[in-house]
Amino acid sequence: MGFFQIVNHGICQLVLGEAMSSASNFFNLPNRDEVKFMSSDVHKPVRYGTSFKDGVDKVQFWRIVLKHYAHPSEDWIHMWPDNPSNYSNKMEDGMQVMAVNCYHPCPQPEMALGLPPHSDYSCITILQQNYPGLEIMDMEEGMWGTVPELEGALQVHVGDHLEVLSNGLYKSVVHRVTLNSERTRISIASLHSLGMDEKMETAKELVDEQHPKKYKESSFRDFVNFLATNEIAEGNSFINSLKINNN
Ligand SMILES: O=C(O)CCC(=O)C(=O)O
Ligand SMILES: [Fe+2]
Repeated sequence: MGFFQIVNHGICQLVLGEAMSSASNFFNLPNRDEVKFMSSDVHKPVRYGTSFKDGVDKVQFWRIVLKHYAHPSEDWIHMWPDNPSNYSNKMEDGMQVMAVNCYHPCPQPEMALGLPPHSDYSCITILQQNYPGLEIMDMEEGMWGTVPELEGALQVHVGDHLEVLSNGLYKSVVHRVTLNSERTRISIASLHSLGMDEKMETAKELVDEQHPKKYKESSFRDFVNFLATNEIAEGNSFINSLKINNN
């Protein structure tokens, strides 16, 4: 299994609750900084938009997202929204990117998706949702499973770079987002990876004659460049682009 859930209590729930309410406040502001951040350029450290490359995607999805680099915070925090004022609370080498997603009620939820099937480029992703919608592909059964919304629970899933590090012992989790017609759903995804130009490669201890290396090395920047020239919604996946032929 490439994922697990952490159920939080007490102080942790307060902090998470605050993050969720400041995310909701951002999407409810009439004068939020969206125009300033709107961009189709995937190399920008702060971006506001809908799908993966706003305005350029062939397929649009039913989500609004504020995506920003988050760690190391001293490099990025000055670019975050000023509004609401409690948005930029400080959260240490490695990168952290946060995707704050908003899915408004959809009149025909069965006709669209919030996000198409994909895996995250990260080592791990930690995710919080305020309403169910996240689904995970059970590779053995070939079926989608709903991740329940438990108050204060965090979903942790394996991303592409952990698959590379483990030479495929851990597989990155394929997930998608379904919609509902009743209420706005907010999710906060925190993606953790090595530094921008640090290459993730398979652990040498896991490679020998019987277990050849299955993946090419890559960095976060390599992923961003992949995203700039590939359509995730059309099934192009970063992890597949890293697989060596013996895989
Ligand atoms: O909204 C969700 O639950 C998932 C968001 C997601 O998969 C992402 O931002 O990469
Ligand atoms: Fe994701």
